Amino acid sequence: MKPLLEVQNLIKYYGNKSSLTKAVNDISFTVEKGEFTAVMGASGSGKTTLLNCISTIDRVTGGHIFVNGQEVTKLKGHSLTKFRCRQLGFVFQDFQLLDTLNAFDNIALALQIQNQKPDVIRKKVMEMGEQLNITDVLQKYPYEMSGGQKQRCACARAMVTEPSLILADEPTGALDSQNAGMLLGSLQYMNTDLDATIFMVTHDAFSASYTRRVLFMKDGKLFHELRRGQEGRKEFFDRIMHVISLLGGDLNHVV
Ligand SMILES: Nc1ncnc2c1ncn2[C@@H]1O[C@H](COP(=O)(O)OP(=O)(O)OP(=O)(O)O)[C@@H](O)[C@H]1O
Repeated sequence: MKPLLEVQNLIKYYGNKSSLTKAVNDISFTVEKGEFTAVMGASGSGKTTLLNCISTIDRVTGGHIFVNGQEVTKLKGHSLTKFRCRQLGFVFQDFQLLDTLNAFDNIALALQIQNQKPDVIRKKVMEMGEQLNITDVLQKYPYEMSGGQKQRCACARAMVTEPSLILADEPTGALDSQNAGMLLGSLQYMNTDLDATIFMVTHDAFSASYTRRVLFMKDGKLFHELRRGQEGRKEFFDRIMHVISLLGGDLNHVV
């Protein structure tokens, strides 16, 4: 079976010959359907650049990215828009909910853009609201919701179109520890119960310990990988911390 995400010899440089930053420097890996993967690394190691290349926000300098067997680095115009709408879901650090829409309409928006019928939209939004425990706040506007409710609303929005791949960039960055725990629980639930494939950038070992696999980046390259296997979250957290300690001088930037 083909992997859901395949990154082959990915290169992304910024600048020009006189001032070149090798943000992503020849990275290859695959992600299978249903995996929950974190990318960790010190500040400036290239995590967000990698995510932005996969999400097609950034154009790559070299290499290939396949999602469901489709080469996404070559997409342009309508095909690119269609790929983003149909195949990707995003969870951002600052939620990026629209202030002028209530939670229901925020979640429904992507389905409306896909021209789905109103009764189908209603059913899907209600189901997603139930699954993420936000049924009570669906009529509320973002300014009326708590941070955790907003973040779960953002998760529902990312999931409602049933995308192939959910991309999350530091999703817990703006949350206190209780809400961060709730969000990570939601992501874990989306992965284990709804079979979502999630690819998350984080500098936080606690967040990474909720995933099943951690890729570690250093200076634009992948330098290590951990898989959780059968162990519990606490044991996985300890192993992640051990790898971070191997990063030595970078420790302070990573945790
Ligand atoms: N638009 C840009 N133009 C030039 N250089 C950039 C640009 N975006 C990122 N970089 C550089 O690329 C490198 C990787 O940056 P990136 O944002 O991917 O790192 P990161 O691991 O996500 O860091 P952080 O944890 O601080 O968000 C850094 O050296 C950064 O300065």
